[in-house]
Amino acid sequence: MSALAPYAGQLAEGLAALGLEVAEATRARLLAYGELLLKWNRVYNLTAIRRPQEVVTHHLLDSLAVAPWLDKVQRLADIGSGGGLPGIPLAILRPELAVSSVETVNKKASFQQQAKIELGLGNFQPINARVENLQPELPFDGVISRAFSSLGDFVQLAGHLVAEGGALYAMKGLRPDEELGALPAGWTLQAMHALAVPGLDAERHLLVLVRM
Ligand SMILES: C[S@@+](CC[C@H](N)C(=O)[O-])C[C@H]1O[C@@H](n2cnc3c(N)ncnc32)[C@H](O)[C@@H]1O
Repeated sequence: MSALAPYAGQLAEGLAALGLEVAEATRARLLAYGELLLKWNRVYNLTAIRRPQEVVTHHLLDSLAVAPWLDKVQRLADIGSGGGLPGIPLAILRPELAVSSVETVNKKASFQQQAKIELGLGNFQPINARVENLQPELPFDGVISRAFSSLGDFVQLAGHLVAEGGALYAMKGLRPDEELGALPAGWTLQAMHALAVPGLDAERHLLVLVRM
């Protein structure tokens, strides 16, 4: 039996608690991605999380808790995505969402490419680059990151990727009040959403930053 199979029920309940209707085949793909993370973690050093149950709570559900706030986004870039978080779970959840995933460490980007192939993710594109050097042909209406940098650095390094009318989405733990006080000129906080991640006893916030 696979390592994550015992937690399939917890994933289904967690997704329902997030208000997400997710077909069984999609849940199976999410678990398959979690299995790949666990399997390749030792080789690629993708994440500090090694317990299967925490892959469900801290990675899958944590990544998908932001989905309701991204429902209007069509082209999403995930910056400093490591093993593909939150980009791969979001790409699995929403096949119509085009996700580009920017990661500077070659072996992590290679893992993401392998996951794309194994999971058949046609809407997911890993890019092995430093985000500040990336000049995409088309900008993104959503640019997201989790555990990447301070808000100020996120704006400085990735702000150029955001299309007119688009936004930066920063996934944070505690309210980053100090970082908000040091936002670079020209950017402002549009919204801050407190998130409750099922099975995760910790504060989570999604901050939406836009150009002034
Ligand atoms: C703490 S990890 C977070 C990974 C993932 N977002 C997660 O939540 O599990 C931060 C990642 O950002 C990547 N990174 C750091 N600076 C970067 C840059 N300038 N451009 C692209 N990726 C970068 C690192 O290689 C690392 O994989």
